[in-house]
This record gives sequence, C-alpha cells and structure tokens, in this order.
Amino acid sequence: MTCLILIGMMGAGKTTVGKELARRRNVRFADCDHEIVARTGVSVPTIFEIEGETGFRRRETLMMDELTREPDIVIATGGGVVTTPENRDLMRERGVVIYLNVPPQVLFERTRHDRNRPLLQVENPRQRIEELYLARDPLYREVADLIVEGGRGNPGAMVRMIENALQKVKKTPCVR
Ligand SMILES: Nc1ncnc2c1ncn2[C@@H]1O[C@H](COP(=O)(O)OP(=O)(O)O)[C@@H](O)[C@H]1O
Ligand SMILES: O=C(O)C1=C[C@@H](OP(=O)(O)O)[C@@H](O)[C@H](O)C1
Ligand SMILES: [Mg+2]
Repeated sequence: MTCLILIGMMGAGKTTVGKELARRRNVRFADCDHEIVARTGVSVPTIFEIEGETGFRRRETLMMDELTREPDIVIATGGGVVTTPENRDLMRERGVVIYLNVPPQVLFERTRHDRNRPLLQVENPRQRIEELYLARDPLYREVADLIVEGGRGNPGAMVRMIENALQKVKKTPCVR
C-alpha cells in the first residue's frame, strides 16, 4: 500500500508522468488541480481570480488531506504545494515523495504557450520561473524521498527511472 506523491515545478511533468506511473502500477491516479476543478466546477485561473492565491492554497491543502488518505494512489500535485508547512508535513508523513527536478529553461519551453497557469501570466515568465525555481527547489528537496532528473527523456523513460529508484526507497508512511 503506497501513496506516491509527485512534486516539482510547473511543467516538470507531474501530471503527465503521474498518469503513466499509475497506469503501470495499476492504481488510481489523481491530479490535485483537476480534483479541485472537478469539485468547484471552475478552472484554476478562475479560482485565482476570485479567491486569490491564498484561496487556492486553502483548497489545495484540503484536497491533499483527502487524497493522501487513500492507501494506493499516485498523486500529481500542483507546483506550489510545498509552499505551506502543513502540506510539507502531510506529504512527508503520508507518502513517498518524488521530486521531478527540471531545469528552468526546459520548464519555460514546456509552459510558454499554456494559459492555464495564472502565476506565469506575467510580462517575463522566463524570469518568473527562475525566481520560483530558486525559492522552491530547497523546499522540494526538503520533503523528497527521491529526486529524479526530469529534464531529458520522454514520460515513459521518467516512469522507468522512478520505478527503478523506488526499489531502493525504504519508507513506510504512517497509516491514517
Ligand atoms: N518527460 C517529458 N518530456 C517532454 N515533454 C514533457 C515531459 N513531461 C511533460 N511534458 C510536457 O510538458 C508539458 C507540461 O507537463 P505537465 O505534466 O502538465 O507538467 P506539470 O503537471 O508538472 O505542470 C505538457 O505539454 C507535457 O506534454
Ligand atoms: O506552481 C504553482 O504554484 C502552481 C502550479 C499549477 O500546477 P502545475 O504544477 O501542475 O502546473 C497549479 O497548481 C497552479 O497554477 C499553481
Ligand atoms: Mg500538473
């Protein structure tokens, strides 16, 4: 019984790789952002518009609390999940946490045409990504049980790397 949690920056491939990882392991996949959208009936940019980032973070924490109670699941988080101490504690205690580490330049290329990430709708998204990366990389490392370099290789290759590396991770998250 394992709750696998993918963390990393916007564009790291958490949603894409997570889906494939869950399919291979034959367990349920949940994307925290998609679950929030399904629950509220509105898009992530709309939540940011109406409730601000603070409102979105509140919903994210509630959803993470719910999802991490499931015993067999792969969870793709949103890139900012590590910004609150509650979320960091929760992930460390309940899951095996995998950091997909991708260089800012690659993140920029992967997200530049996407309008669904409100934090990147700024004049200089490349610089924004660099700033966020610098601020968040230490937080991702703080909670990660496993760090995977995710800048090269297709999602299938990422999944194989994760599966290999997981064999060496000895962690038994608490049962809720
Ligand atoms: N390993 C990869 N190689 C190339 N492109 C990728 C890879 N992983 C994800 N992508 C692409 O990058 C974009 C962002 O991926 P996504 O899974 O949404 O990232 P995240 O959920 O971490 O923000 C998507 O267009 C996706 O197809
Ligand atoms: O990095 C962030 O703060 C965010 C990342 C997004 O998810 P992805 O990492 O899947 O893009 C989404 O949760 C929201 O736009 C905020
Ligand atoms: Mg995603």
